[in-house]
Amino acid sequence: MSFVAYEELIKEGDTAILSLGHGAMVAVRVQRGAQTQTRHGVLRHSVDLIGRPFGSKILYSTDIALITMMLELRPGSVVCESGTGSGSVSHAIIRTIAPTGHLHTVEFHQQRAEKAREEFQEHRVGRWVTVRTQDVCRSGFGVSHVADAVFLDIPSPWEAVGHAWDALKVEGGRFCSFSPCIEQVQRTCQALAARGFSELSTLEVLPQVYNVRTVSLPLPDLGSGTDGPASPDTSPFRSGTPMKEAVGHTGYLTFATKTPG
Ligand SMILES: C[S@@+](CC[C@H](N)C(=O)[O-])C[C@H]1O[C@@H](n2cnc3c(N)ncnc32)[C@H](O)[C@@H]1O
Repeated sequence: MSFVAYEELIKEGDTAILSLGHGAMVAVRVQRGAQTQTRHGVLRHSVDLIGRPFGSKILYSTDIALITMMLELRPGSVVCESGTGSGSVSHAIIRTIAPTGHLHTVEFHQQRAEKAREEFQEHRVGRWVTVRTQDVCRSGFGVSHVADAVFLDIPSPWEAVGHAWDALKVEGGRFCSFSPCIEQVQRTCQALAARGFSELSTLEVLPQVYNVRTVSLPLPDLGSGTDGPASPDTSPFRSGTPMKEAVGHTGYLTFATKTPG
C-alpha cells in the first residue's frame, strides 16, 4: 500500500482504519488469517476486510440474523439481492436457502462482481447463486416473478423498489432494505407504499452487552423474627449489569410485504 496513491479494495499488508463509533478509531495492519477483537465482536481479516472496498461498513451477524428471519428464508427459498459487495450477506443467504433454493445477486461494479463469482466457486456455493453485472435500478434483477424475498443494500434503494416488486412471486413475498441513514429509509418507505407494498416496518439492531460476574454481598438484616444474631450469610451469586458503552449504529432495516392482489 502506498500512502500517496489511492486504492479501492483492501488487500493483505494494507493499513485499514476501523471506525468503531464516535471518537473510537483504530488502525490495523491487514493480514490473511488474522483477527481483530472489537467491542462489537471479532473482525476476521480474510473474510471481513480483504477484498472489500475502503469505506465499507461491516454488516454484523446480528443484522444478518434479523434479515434472514424477517425475510422468512428457509431451504428452498428463491432470493434476489443487490448489491453483492463483498458477498458477505450473499453467503449467509445461501447457507439458509441451500440445498434447494437459489440466490440471484446483482452488482454493477465489474471487479466486485467478478471477485464475488470467484469466491462463490472457491467456497463451493456457486451452484446456488447467479451473479449479474448490471445496474439494479435500471435493469432490475434479471428475473421476474420467481423470488420469495428481495434484499437491497444499495445507496438508492427507492429506485429499485419497482424491480423488487416485479422480481417477487405473483403470490407475494418479503422485502428488506438496509440503509445507514434515516433519509434513505424515508424515501424507500414512500416508494414502497406507492408501489403497493404493505406491513412496512423499520428496525435497528442495537445489541446490549452484559457484564456477568460472581459477586458476594452481605445479606441485609431485615429482622429474622427469631432470637439470636442475624445470619452473616454472604453466599455468592451471578450478577449481570449492562455495559456502559453503547453498541454503534450499523443501519436501519426496512421490511415490507408484497401481498397478492
Ligand atoms: C454496501 S455495499 C453491499 C454490501 C453487501 N451487502 C455485503 O455483504 O458486502 C453496496 C454495493 O452495492 C453496489 N451497488 C450500488 N448501487 C448499485 C446498483 N444500482 N446496482 C447494482 N449494484 C449497486 C456497490 O457497487 C456496492 O458493491
